[in-house]
Amino acid sequence: MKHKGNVRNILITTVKRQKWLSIGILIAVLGAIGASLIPPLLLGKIVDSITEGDAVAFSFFVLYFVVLALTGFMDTARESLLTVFGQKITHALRSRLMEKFLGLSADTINQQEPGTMVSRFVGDVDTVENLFTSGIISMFADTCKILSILAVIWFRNKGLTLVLLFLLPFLFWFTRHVQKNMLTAQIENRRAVGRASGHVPETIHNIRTIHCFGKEKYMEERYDKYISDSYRAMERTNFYDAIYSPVILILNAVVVAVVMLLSASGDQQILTFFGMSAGTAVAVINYISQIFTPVESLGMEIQTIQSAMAGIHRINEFFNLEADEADRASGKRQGVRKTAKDISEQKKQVTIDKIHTADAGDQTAVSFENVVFGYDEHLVLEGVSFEVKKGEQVTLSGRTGAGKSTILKLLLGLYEPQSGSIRIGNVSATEVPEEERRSLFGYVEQSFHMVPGTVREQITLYDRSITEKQVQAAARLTGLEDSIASLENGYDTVCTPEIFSQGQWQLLSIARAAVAEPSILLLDEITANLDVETEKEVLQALRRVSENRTVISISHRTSAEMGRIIMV
Ligand SMILES: Nc1ncnc2c1ncn2[C@@H]1O[C@H](COP(=O)(O)OP(=O)(O)OP(=O)(O)O)[C@@H](O)[C@H]1O
Repeated sequence: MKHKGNVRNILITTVKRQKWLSIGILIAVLGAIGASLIPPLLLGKIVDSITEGDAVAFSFFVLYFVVLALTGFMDTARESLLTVFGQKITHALRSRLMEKFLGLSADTINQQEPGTMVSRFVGDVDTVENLFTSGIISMFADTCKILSILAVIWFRNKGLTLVLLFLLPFLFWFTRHVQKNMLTAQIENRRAVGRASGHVPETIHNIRTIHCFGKEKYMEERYDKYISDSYRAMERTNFYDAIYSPVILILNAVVVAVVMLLSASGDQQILTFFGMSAGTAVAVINYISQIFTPVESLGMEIQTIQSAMAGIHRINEFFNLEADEADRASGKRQGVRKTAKDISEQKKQVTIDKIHTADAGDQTAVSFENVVFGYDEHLVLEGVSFEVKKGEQVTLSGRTGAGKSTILKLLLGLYEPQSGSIRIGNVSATEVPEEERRSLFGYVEQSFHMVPGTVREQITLYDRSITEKQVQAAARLTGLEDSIASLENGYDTVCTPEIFSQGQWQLLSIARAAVAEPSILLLDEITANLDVETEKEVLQALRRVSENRTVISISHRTSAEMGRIIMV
């Protein structure tokens, strides 16, 4: 099934939810356009009154300034409301992306490039926000402005409207041409600068090889080429930048001059189209300069919309990830990957009592029965069966790549086997409720993964249900109590990599796993990165933590083997 949360739906929902904000934006946009049309008309009236020798009412001047202020106010209101609206869109998009992300199967998450994922959440969401704030709404405003100016001029000077209708497409084409070329040149420049910046560390890094093979000249020439490419691209940008404004100004002046000349021609036929009073001339000149700005902006808005389209496409691709997988699965794959959402649905039907107390006589903590599992077509476990009793300690052993870590992932319910059963007590591994997971499993990996925060937070993982007493007990059990006490702020010390040694970080890993007093400990090569002395220390702590617990451990070192060996 396709995920409902695509960008269009999210945008429509946001507009509906933010009804008053959307209405406010519409009023501000139309109000700003309407208000900006009035001052030239008032100015025209004032000039006409002066040239005809009539007194100009003071209220006219006041009204002129009031409308100018109103235009400014409407523009400010539009910008402010758009900023708030943009933030709402960003928030909605990021929340839905995160919701989707958390619903992906462990396997799909593994297949995502971290960098690409970050750019979905950051860059792509920003471009979609721009689509609204600097794209669609601005485009709507500019188009309305152009049309309304043309309509007003039509009633004042039909000839000028025709001239503008003839000129505006050319102006638009010229603007787009300049903008496209400038963008291309800017991209080329960025690339060239990137290559030139990368060239320096690359040269330093490979300096011995360069000297050894006599490649100094080659490296120098490559650097020169990148620099020249960058200069050439910058020159092109400067050229277009330099010619654009003068061309627009000249065009503006030529239009005004031609219309003025024609209106002063004295020919009756021409005057039916171009004839106007001095006041109208003032108003019209004002409108001409106003109409050029939105035409220039339209070009930029088209560019913004184009790049936002690419962003929308990439975000939608992400939203459809699981659906694509399901399509593939129906064709050829037999293994079933469960999403966190599917799993949590099932879990609701299960209670933790079943895991812990199920059958008083049943002493089995964990059982694998004829388990077959593979990643895509790559079969890893072919009919694996074993049992671990409550309180028993076992070590999984086998050649590298045999699937030992995969067994732990299956126990944690991250994947579902293609056939066979995996049970924790009396419950299938994928049915363990999320909220019970931490009190059931403690998982320690090869190295510690720090979370932003204090020492206490490393242990609790922000779980508020874990008490201070439990934190201290876990630290004591792992022998970290004194090391933590010697830190400047004890448990409140904000963690940075240098505050502990590698062994101490690993002890903190064990404290983190043990703090919720889980009944099963899963240990994946936890001493692999440690020297012999530190390993001894960690293993001692581990023995204390393992007391009265079921322990399933993986280790290539015989020194770290615990209890019964299960061959995989
Ligand atoms: N997420 C994954 N996607 C695809 N293949 C995977 C994934 N994780 C592991 N594998 C593959 O599954 C096989 C078993 O991996 P696993 O890590 O379980 O082996 P292992 O016995 O723990 O190996 P080692 O002792 O070297 O750690 C390997 O061939 C590995 O490349």
